[in-house]
Amino acid sequence: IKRRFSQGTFRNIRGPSKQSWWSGNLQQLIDPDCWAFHDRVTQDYGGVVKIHGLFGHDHLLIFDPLALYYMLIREQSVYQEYNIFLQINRLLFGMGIISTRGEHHRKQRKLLNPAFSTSNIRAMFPAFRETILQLRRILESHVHDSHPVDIQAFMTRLSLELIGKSGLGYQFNSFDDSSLGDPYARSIKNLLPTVFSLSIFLLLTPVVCNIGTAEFRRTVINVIPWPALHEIRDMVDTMQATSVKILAAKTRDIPFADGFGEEQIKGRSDVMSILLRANNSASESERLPESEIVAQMSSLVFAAMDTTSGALSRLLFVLAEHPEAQCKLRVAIAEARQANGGELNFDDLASIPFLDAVCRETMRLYPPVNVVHRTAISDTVLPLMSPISDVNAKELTQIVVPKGTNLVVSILAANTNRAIWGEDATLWRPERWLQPLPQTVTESRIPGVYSHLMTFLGGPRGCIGFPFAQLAMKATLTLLLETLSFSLSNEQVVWKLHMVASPTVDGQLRLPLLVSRNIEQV
Ligand code: HEM
Repeated sequence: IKRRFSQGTFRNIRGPSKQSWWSGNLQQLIDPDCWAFHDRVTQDYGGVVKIHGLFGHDHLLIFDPLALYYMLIREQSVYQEYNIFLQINRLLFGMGIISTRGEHHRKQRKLLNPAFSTSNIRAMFPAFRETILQLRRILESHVHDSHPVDIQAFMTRLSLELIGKSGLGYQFNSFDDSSLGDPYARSIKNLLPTVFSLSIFLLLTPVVCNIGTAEFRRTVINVIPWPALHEIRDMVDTMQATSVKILAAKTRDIPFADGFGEEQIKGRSDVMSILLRANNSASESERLPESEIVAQMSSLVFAAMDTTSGALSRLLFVLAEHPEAQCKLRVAIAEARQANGGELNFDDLASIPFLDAVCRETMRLYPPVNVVHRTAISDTVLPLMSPISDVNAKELTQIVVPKGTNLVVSILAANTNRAIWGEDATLWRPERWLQPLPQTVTESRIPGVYSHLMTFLGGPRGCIGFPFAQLAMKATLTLLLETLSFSLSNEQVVWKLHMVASPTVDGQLRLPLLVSRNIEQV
């Protein structure tokens, strides 16, 4: 009853009719094949859409640029992550950057930020290069068979190696194995599907977290005969033990109280070493305890792995779909290489306009993360850039948002909004980035960290790893396309949303592409 009254203010906002009496449209929103639903919803109603939620708790789906600016920047403190999302993250990863909010989050982010500065990302470039060249040699060994290569599997391993070496200063050696051999890597990879298999019981997390001590809860988990729960317990244990081991190896067991092994981390450019340096020199009140340092490791690998792998797989898939663009990109890279004396360094990657255009356009049209969720923690008002009409055809220029409203930021809709990007918004056209963007793009206050795009979100909770991901995309394309070509196989690839958009064949995670050596290389 309370919900009915408090949501009265946005009851008149238009949206699709509910699909289920209890889950409204939520299943459609998170369905692995949600693309048509998103397309319809975002075309039919304007920048704010009412989505029916659980038991009549309606949500607002937002992609109006001004509303997004208010949500993510101007009134960011009002729009917080779901409590349940933070609590689940705490149980899985500890008190890392994806588990905290407010002042606690600000403190962690401030210490992590220097690791993603341009100068530090530049210092990571040799490690990126070495890892990608290692992958290239493996792919080159596959060119003799006419069988397609599962690029998805290789991109997952590549992402893991990149975040392992340059994130943790740790080598997973995942190219050596036919599966993701490292138990830590396997745990991170299988974690989400196993967690989601708990389905509706996940909603009990906030209640369960308040029952007894951690030891008591663990004893209860041990005796409940539920295999998925036991698998999650074991994965969490593996992640925790490995993170502690990596940290100990990094600092050669120098006790925390004495500062984290200054000598061992000196001059290292991986994210964790830089975090440790920043933490050592932070004032007492700003310093993170050891448990929070450990928690950053799995948080970072988790945030980086599937997103980066999804982005790299998508780039190679799109280039396989557009052989002429692949050719043009290869020529642009070769010319840049020639102009720079044969080898491209970090700064040269920024000076290849078509490479930049391909990455931006692919991340615009195919953002690996489709939506993110927020809750309003106090009553507020969202102004709109483009007014919408409600069910009574009344024009609304702002929306009253009562405390407790759940909001869904539609990254995909913001990136493909025809009113902003033009009639060709849903076409892959990298050339749009080689000319001035339309005024509708440049003048709307889209709050993204990346080129007017919401792909990496924006504001204080935008993707901290964006420069890392951008280097991964550019370095992978320049090094792989130098000797290899990618083309489509006969198998039908379907992209499914499993939190992150991933390629599948017959329901299995796979991206079969034909890989051949470039003519001039043969
Ligand atoms: C193409 C690749 C990537 C995409 C599309 C992406 C996208 C995003 C998005 C949309 C968010 C906001 C999530 C939310 O608010 O619920 C986010 C947050 C985050 N990302 Fe990324 N990400 C990528 C790669 C990376 C990498 C490589 C790293 C680390 C090296 C990383 C680390 C993080 C972290 C730690 C956060 C949480 C930031 C915070 O809460 O302050 N991401 N990312």
